[in-house]
Amino acid sequence: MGRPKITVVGAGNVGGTVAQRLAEKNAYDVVLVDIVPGIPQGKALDITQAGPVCGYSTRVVGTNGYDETAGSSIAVITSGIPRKPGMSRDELLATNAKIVKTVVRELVSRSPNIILILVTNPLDAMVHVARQVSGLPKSRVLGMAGVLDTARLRSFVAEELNVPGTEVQAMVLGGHGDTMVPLVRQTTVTGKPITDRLAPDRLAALIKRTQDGGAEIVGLLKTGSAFYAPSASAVDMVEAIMNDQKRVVPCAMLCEGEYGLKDVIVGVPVTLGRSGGESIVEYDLTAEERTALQASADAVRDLCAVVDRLLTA
Ligand SMILES: NC(=O)C1=CN([C@@H]2O[C@H](COP(=O)(O)OP(=O)(O)OC[C@H]3O[C@@H](n4cnc5c(N)ncnc54)[C@H](O)[C@@H]3O)[C@@H](O)[C@H]2O)C=CC1
Ligand SMILES: O=C([O-])CC(=O)C(=O)O
Repeated sequence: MGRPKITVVGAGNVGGTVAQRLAEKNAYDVVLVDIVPGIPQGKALDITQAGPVCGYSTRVVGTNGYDETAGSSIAVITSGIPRKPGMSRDELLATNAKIVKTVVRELVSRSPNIILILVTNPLDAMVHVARQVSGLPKSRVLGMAGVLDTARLRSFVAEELNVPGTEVQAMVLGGHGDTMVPLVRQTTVTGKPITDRLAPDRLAALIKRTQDGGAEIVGLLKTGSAFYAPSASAVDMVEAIMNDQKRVVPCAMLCEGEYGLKDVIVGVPVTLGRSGGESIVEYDLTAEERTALQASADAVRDLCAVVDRLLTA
């Protein structure tokens, strides 16, 4: 039996880097798909040629079609436009919903057992589109945002306290937008509560910077958005699933009553294992966090109603 196949759709900044990071694991076959002729083929060749230097022998195929994707275990979907400075992620809705709709159809028709990890923005609404189009169970349609938002908070706290980022644990829930919800009680530095180490006003400032973390990078780059930490975060989810780690990871998944949220996709702690999002873990939230999560879910629900109208029009 060969290696499991992971497809990456969109060979731009995020997708190209996801393919590179996956190739470096030396554990998968990687298929990179893009609509632009030459780009996925060129990037696949380039990544393959790094193999002898980096010590991997991953088969990486670049293509403009979907036949090579048949039998994929997971697809990481990054196809779509990124925002420009001054734009919100929600402004990408109409363009990216159409792209995600066609891509998901192509993938699922060739890989009926596939697990989808959405990256395209606006994230939570794109997970909704992928579920509607694919009809796959909720455990197999996930969105990457919580790992990234959490990593940003961990890195800001680490910088502030001059500790390694790996020593900071955190959990950011909610939609991937202005309404994301960092859980202060789950935030620790070398195992101790963050509130023992940081004054409330400093912590509030770092949380605000986390909420604006994507926009900060969009403003600096001028064209395009973040891709190193986003690609690392998507690959972290792939690894948790493929290695059946049963690790609790914040990611976007359909809630059916958990946290009091009904039929809405939003970032929640999910146990990731070989069948995808295996369960949603319910932490004790403060009343304030619960209200914030509800507000975040309401914002996602509004956006999903808009996308439903767009896709049926
Ligand atoms: N969930 C998250 O936390 C994050 C989400 N994003 C989102 O990811 C998406 C991609 O970002 P980048 O890679 O930086 O953009 P990019 O512009 O560098 O790459 C996007 C690629 O998608 C391709 N594409 C467009 N339509 C396609 C189709 N129908 N089929 C196949 N490929 C198609 C384009 O040709 C392009 O190569 C954006 O929507 C961005 O907002 C980016 C970072 C983090
Ligand atoms: O900010 C953006 O548009 C891209 C993204 O979602 C992020 O980096 O968090």
